[in-house]
Amino acid sequence: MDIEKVNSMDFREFVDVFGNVIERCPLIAAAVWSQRPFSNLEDLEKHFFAFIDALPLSGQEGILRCHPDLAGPELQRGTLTPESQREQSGAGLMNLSAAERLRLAELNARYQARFGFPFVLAARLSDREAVPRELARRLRCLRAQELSTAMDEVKKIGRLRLADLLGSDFPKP
Ligand SMILES: NC(=O)N[C@H]1NC(=O)NC1=O
Repeated sequence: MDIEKVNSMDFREFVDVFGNVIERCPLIAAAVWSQRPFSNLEDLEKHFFAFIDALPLSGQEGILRCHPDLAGPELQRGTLTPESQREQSGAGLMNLSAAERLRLAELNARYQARFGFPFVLAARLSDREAVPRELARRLRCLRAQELSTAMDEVKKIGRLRLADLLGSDFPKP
């Protein structure tokens, strides 16, 4: 998909196509549409990220809270968004042993209790061994630092999703 195609989309089409670049936050695509035309695909990405960066902390925390747990019950039930289902399955999180699933559930719960938002990590850049390791490490971080790390992960997920949508016209991270 090239930038002319993106710039030609009406509001509905744009939100249909880009509404889940940021998990379960179609409002962001809706806001980005108002800022077209985009000069190129990197410019499109910049608008997504600039919107996120300009949000108050409550808005950034809201984005994190829209993310489903990694290896949570929704993955097993198959009720995640298609993007999330693919990312989590690709990281091997569907194939955890009962003990691994329990450990991740405990770590996710401790993380949520400590920070007040779910643990977010770009699953496609990770795997079933690294996820619990990274979760345990980040559990020890300070809240402000952790919020910033988590928002960076949201952007990595968004960048990979944009690359999927835009195909070879957009470089993979
Ligand atoms: N909690 C969390 O990180 N979820 C996200 N990560 C990812 O790669 N896809 C998701 O849905």
